[in-house]
Amino acid sequence: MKIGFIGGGKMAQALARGLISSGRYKAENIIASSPKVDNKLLEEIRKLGVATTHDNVEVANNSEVVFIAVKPLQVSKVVSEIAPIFRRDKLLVSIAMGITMRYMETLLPSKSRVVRVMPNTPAVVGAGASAYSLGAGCLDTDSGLVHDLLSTVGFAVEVPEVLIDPVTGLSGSGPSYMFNAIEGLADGGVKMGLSRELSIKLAAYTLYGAAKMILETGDHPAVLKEAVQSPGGTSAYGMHELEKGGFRGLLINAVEAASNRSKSTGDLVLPRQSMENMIYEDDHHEEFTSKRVAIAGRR
Ligand SMILES: NC(=O)C1=CN([C@@H]2O[C@H](COP(=O)(O)OP(=O)(O)OC[C@H]3O[C@@H](n4cnc5c(N)ncnc54)[C@H](O)[C@@H]3O)[C@@H](O)[C@H]2O)C=CC1
Ligand SMILES: O=C(O)[C@@H]1CCC=N1
Repeated sequence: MKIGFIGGGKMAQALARGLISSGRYKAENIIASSPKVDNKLLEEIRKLGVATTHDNVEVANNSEVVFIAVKPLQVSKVVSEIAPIFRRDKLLVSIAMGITMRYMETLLPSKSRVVRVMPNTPAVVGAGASAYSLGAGCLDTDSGLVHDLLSTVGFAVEVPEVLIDPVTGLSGSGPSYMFNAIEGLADGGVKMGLSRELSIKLAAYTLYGAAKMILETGDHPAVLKEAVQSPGGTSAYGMHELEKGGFRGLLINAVEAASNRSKSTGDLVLPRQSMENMIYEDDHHEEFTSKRVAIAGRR
């Protein structure tokens, strides 16, 4: 399968690396684009054996699956650029935070196959977590195709689109929270006399081991937590400090704030979308069409 990335930044590189190192996808079947000013990023991705270009249309022309891997506010520009050559033999897979499928569909020919994915950077080591939603123009086979692609680089699950913002707040942004947690644990180790190197390793294995236990035992985290905390032992003392600082509340707040940020980023681009598309017929989103007709009528 021919895969293209429009945008050759951090997340595109993580996905490309993950796909290639799985052995299931060949670098020579992958192409990526970025503007000339970002040549350095393209050099990185070129090192994987991936073809590169500054021309987004070339990527779309040469791919069956076209990932949109630019920042959210660039989505409109790049999707509009490829729209004239976009046909139903191509699948558009956007990983942009906040940007709805409806928005992208209105920039493309009607019945275009559009998928919205929220991946995360651990895809680079085959330990990603991705959720995806399929657009109205997708084929029955698209769910399997996307699932196959994403499960090559980790866990993948299909969800209704309304859940993509919460997924973004949890697993999309989550690696950054966990890197911070590892750094904090390591700082504690260093404070108590362990070397920095050993502290980071112990902290990383601790998170890795805890995550692996959850996934492999299927036990609730509370059950596994209880098994570590002996009455009057060290873990209960450590946990008390975390709870005094509002540990779990902070994590809940983080997921909530990031989810809301994703949603509001999408809302930010919507007015432009309505104005741009008032003149087009849209035959697979009746509710949206009537909203656009209403706006057009008001002009
Ligand atoms: N970094 C992460 O952990 C995750 C990022 N995402 C999403 O992935 C998307 C990309 O994020 P990152 O890779 O982190 O950003 P990045 O800044 O590393 O990459 C963005 C890329 O877009 C390219 N670009 C800019 N304008 C362009 C244009 N007109 N045509 C073609 N390419 C263009 C840049 O050269 C750069 O390679 C964002 O929408 C983000 O929300 C989603 C999940 C996780
Ligand atoms: O922080 C961001 O905007 C992106 C989306 C999810 C992870 N990184």
